[in-house]
Formats: sequence, C-alpha cells, structure tokens
Amino acid sequence: MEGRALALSQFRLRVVGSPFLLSVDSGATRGSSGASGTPHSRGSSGASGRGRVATITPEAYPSRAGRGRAWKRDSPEASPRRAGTTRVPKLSPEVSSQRTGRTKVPSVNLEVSHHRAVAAVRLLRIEKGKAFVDLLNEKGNGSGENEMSYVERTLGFSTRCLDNRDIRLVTVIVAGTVRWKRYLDYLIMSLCSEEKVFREMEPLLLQILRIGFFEILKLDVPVYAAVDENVRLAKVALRPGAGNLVNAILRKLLRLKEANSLPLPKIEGDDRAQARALSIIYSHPVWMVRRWFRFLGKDEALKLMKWNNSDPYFSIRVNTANGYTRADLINRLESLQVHYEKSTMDEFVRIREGMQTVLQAGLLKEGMCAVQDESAGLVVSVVDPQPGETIIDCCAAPGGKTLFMAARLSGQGKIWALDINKGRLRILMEAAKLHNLDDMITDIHADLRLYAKETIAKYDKVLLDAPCSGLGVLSKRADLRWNRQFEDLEELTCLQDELLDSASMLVKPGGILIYSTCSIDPEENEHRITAFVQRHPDFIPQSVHGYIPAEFVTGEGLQQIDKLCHSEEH
Ligand SMILES: C[S@@+](CC[C@H](N)C(=O)[O-])C[C@H]1O[C@@H](n2cnc3c(N)ncnc32)[C@H](O)[C@@H]1O
Repeated sequence: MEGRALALSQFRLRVVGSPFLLSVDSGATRGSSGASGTPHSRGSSGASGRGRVATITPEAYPSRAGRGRAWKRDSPEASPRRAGTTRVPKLSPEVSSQRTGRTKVPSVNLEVSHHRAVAAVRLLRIEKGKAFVDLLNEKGNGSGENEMSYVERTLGFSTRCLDNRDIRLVTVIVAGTVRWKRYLDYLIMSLCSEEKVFREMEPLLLQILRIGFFEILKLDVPVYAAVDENVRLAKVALRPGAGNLVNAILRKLLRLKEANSLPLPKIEGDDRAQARALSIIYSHPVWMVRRWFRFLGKDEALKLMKWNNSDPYFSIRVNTANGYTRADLINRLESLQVHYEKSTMDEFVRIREGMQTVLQAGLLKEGMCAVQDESAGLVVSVVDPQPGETIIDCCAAPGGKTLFMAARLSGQGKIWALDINKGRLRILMEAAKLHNLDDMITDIHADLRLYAKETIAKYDKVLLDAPCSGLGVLSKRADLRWNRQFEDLEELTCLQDELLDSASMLVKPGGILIYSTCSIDPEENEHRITAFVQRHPDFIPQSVHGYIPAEFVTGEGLQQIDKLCHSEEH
C-alpha cells in the first residue's frame, strides 16, 4: 500500500505552517483518547470564566515576545501632531527623569521629522543587532521610554513622543528599509561619486540615505518631504556637510527616477548571474535566490520574492475559550473603525491597518482575541484536537498553537506544553492563565531529546512545531532574510531529525504525530518526512485533506505538493 505525505508550502497566502500528519502503524483510529502512562495528570477542567489577557501571540512575532517597544505620550504639549511646528515644548522634569534616570531636561528638537529620527536610530540599532524590526506594541509599558533615550543618546537631542500615526510610519519605514536594504544600498553606492564614499559612510548617514531612497522609490513620498526632511535630519543629527551630501544624492536619485533610468543590473547571463541581478532588484541574499531557482524554478522564485516584499497583514483569532464569538470581535472592530476581512477560518479576521488601535483598545488584554497567523490555525486544524484527548506540544513556546488547541478541546482533555526555553515557557503559562486555559495545560521545561528518552508517557497526539529557518515568513520578519545563512539549514535539519525521532517516541499506539515548520524549504519539510519515514517504517504519512479548508491547499493559497512515500502493507 502507498501512503501519502502532503507537503504544504505556503508563500502565496502567507500561510506559514507546513503540517505533516503521520500516524503510528497500529491499525488504531484517529479518534482514540487517553494518555497511557502520562505522569503529569493535573486533571482537566473546563475553560470557563473570562480571562483578561494582553498578549501578542508569537506567530506574528516569534522571537520578540516580551521585548516590544512602546512610546508613552508624556503630555499633550510634548506631542504636537506634526513635525516642524513652531512651538518648542519642553518635557517636564518629572518625565525627563523617568525617561533617562537623570534630572537634566532634554530639549525636544522640533526641527526634525520625529518619526524619521526615531526610524534612523532604530535602523542603526537593528544593524548592530540590538533592536528588532517590529513596533507593534501597546503604548505605555515602559519600553518606549528606553527607545526614546536611545534616540536622545544617539542624536544628542530628543524628539517629541510619537503618536499613533508616527508609530505607524516608523513601522513602515523601518520594515521597508530593512527589507529593501540590498536594493537600496546598490543604488546608493551607484550614486556615490566613488565606491569608497559608500563603504566608508558613517552609519547614521547611511540610515538616513536609506530612508530617503526608500521613501522616494517605494513609498512615493512627496519630494519636499523625502528630500527636505532627510536633509534636515542629517544636518541636525550630524553636520551641515552631511545634509549637503544627502541633498545631492537624493536629488540625483529623483532625476534618475523621473527619467526612468535607475542604474539596476540587467537580468541576463547564466543562472548564477541572473540570481545575482534578481537578488539586488528584489533585495534578497543571493544564496536564497539560487536555492529557490533550484527548488521552485525562476517564475515561482520571482513570485516568492515579490510576496516577501509585500506588506503583511495581521490575523486575529477570537478567543472562544472566553466565550467570545467572531461576531463579537467584528462588532468591536467596527466600533473602533478598524477595517477587517473575514478569514475562511471561523475564528480569524484579517487586519491590514489599525493594529495599534486594537491593541490600545485593550481587546487582547480583555482576552477577547490573540494575534495569530492563520497558518498557525491551520496546523491546529490538522492536529484536530478532540475533547478528551491528550496532546503534547513538543516545541510549544511561546504558545500560540498550545492555546488554540486548548481552546478547541472545549474544556475536556489535556495539553502538555514542552519547551527548552524557560522564559518563553513562562510567557506561555502566563497567557494560558489569562485565557483561563491554565487548568488544561501543563508546562514541561525540558530538552525534548532528553525528555523523550526518560519518560514513559505516551499521548494521543504529538505536535512537533520544529525550530526552523523561518523562510516562509520573510514578509513578516523583515530582518530574517539577512540574518539567515545557508549553513544554518544544515544545522537545523539535523536538529529537526533528532526532534522528530524524539517526538515519535511519545506517540501512543494508533496515535498521531504532526510535524510543522514555518519554512518553505523542502529540506526542512518534505525531505525531513521522507527521511523520517525511512527511519521509522511504523509511521504512515497521511493526507491533510479534510482537515484544512480546500482553499489553503489548492487555491491562491498554499501550494500543494503531493509526494508518495512507500510504506508497508498493514
Ligand atoms: C517554532 S518555535 C515554536 C512556536 C510554538 N509552537 C508556537 O506556536 O508558539 C520552536 C520552539 O522550539 C523550541 N526548541 C528548540 N529546541 C528544542 C529542544 N531541543 N527541545 C524542546 N524545545 C526546543 C524553541 O525554544 C522554540 O520555542
């Protein structure tokens, strides 16, 4: 008999889980329940009551939980809406000492465009590995004050505190500038009088130029704003000469853009040369482009790069465990005038703009919803938690899927959330408590490879949401493409094999093992399953058809790759 392993790669609809479904070859059915030999029984009780939770779930921000940035508005005087207003407010001494720990009152410089100044400093810090790209955050949790003190220290003056519009602009500029870095740098270098000028450019000046280039080329910001504001920022933050250089280069860029003659490389020559040209035009590392040429073909590689460069939307999952329905969530969004789209998945809505409003309105704190990718929801749909089942989430933290699975159990059943990272596990349990799901979830702080050897516990369903390259989420994680190296893949695939072997030891006879990653790379997906099934002929790959909406499998969404794996008749 032939089994089928479905590999779902997901770049078209920004759907990022690639769940693989494997059942133990015991002839038992999917619906079996009850852990055998499970040592962690705390009893499972219903998820009643209304938890109050402020959570940004990890799907959207996998590596940033608990490290957000926010700005607190100090006073209306300190926050005039636009740059360039004539009044120059001073922050109160109280605010000043809160922010900086010093008694000195920093002067707020209103000559510069505040969001550009903050974006430039943030870009500088990202480049040094000391900040993250996202800015989606609730204001007022204190971390924004740190951010502002970085701005003050770096620029030598304060900007006023940012309002929502500024925060959105910083987010757009920072994410876009990071995403388009290779393209922008190529052009900046081409427009410098000599390469040395670019190579030796001081870091802050380079960030200001990148912002100007990005605004002109990708945001179509009016000339006077893109040129004048960035020139002024360079003059004030650096020196007049720096402003003159920015002025000269940006004006040169404008002329070339108007004449439609940007000095970009031609897509010609052999595959290697074409990959190099495309890596500049679409701003990706060359090794990724070459890899996608090989695995996907040129056309698909191109589509993927365009997709990675598009603005992501956010998905929000309504928290049914707290008694809310999607209609409740939609009502709230409408009252907040936040535009949304319904997902084909019942619990989800999509938001392109207005996330800041949702956060500030406290919808997450109320436990009404969580930010979660639909792709993560698809993985949970493939797990298909049934009341009464025992499930172990082997790489659980910070817990987006654990919480959704627990909600789907409708108060009956039990989930064990295992992770090697204690801090992330703590975040998971705090969220579980706020969602009133903590009775159903037990955390296990362990290395899965050791835990699997030592325990006798077996579970109905075992989810392995493995650590991966994240190559399927490049549009949401703008910096990831620059942080990943080709060599990472080999290390990751070894770890994935080890974790799969360990996870398989936890599946009870007749149980199910689900493997998912947020990568589109076949080495991390199909190849791992093929290798696993060869090592473990007692596991039979199953189709995920019937578990997730067909749209995600065959439509504009997930690309479906069917792969036949031979297994023994049973
Ligand atoms: C992709 S993330 C999991 C995301 C999570 N499933 C969710 O939905 O929020 C991978 C996780 O694997 C954990 N991990 C890595 N190596 C591990 C190991 N040897 N044992 C257990 N967990 C591990 C990491 O700490 C990380 O939290």
